[in-house]
Amino acid sequence: MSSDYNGKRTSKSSGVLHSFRYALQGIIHAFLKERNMKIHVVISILVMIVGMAVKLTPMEWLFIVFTIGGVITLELLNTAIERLVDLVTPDFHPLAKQAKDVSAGAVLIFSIVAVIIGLIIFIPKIF
Ligand SMILES: Nc1ncnc2c1ncn2[C@@H]1O[C@H](COP(=O)(O)OP(=O)(O)OP(=O)(O)O)[C@@H](O)[C@H]1O
Repeated sequence: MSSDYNGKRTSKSSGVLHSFRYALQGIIHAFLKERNMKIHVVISILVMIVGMAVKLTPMEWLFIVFTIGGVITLELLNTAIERLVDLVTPDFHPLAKQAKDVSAGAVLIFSIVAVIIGLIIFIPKIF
């Protein structure tokens, strides 16, 4: 697309650069404002440090990287849904509750999967 609202985009390349910058702003926002995102990032860094210490195989790294990426991606989507819900209604609404709870549920499910994958990979390495 070569134009955006108010004609702010002028070319395809600047559009791509802007998209990248906006995406980065979104990631930074989520990291700064969302406690859970900070927890995910800290745990991810610790897992990678331990992974290097116990010398994971390339296949094990594949699972770890995919899992970390999945958790952080879902947390970003959860944050986006929370913001959208707050934008749509600042009042209590059963549908707002469902949207936020289902979204948080998605993060919880993948986090449980991440813990199980971590245990399968790290327990034999450590013991
Ligand atoms: N507008 C609303 N209407 C009804 N229930 C809501 C509404 N906003 C939030 N809730 C309920 O309160 C819970 C907490 O909402 P909140 O917006 O504080 O997100 P959160 O779960 O604290 O997210 P996080 O801690 O990851 O930022 C939601 O999961 C939902 O059950």
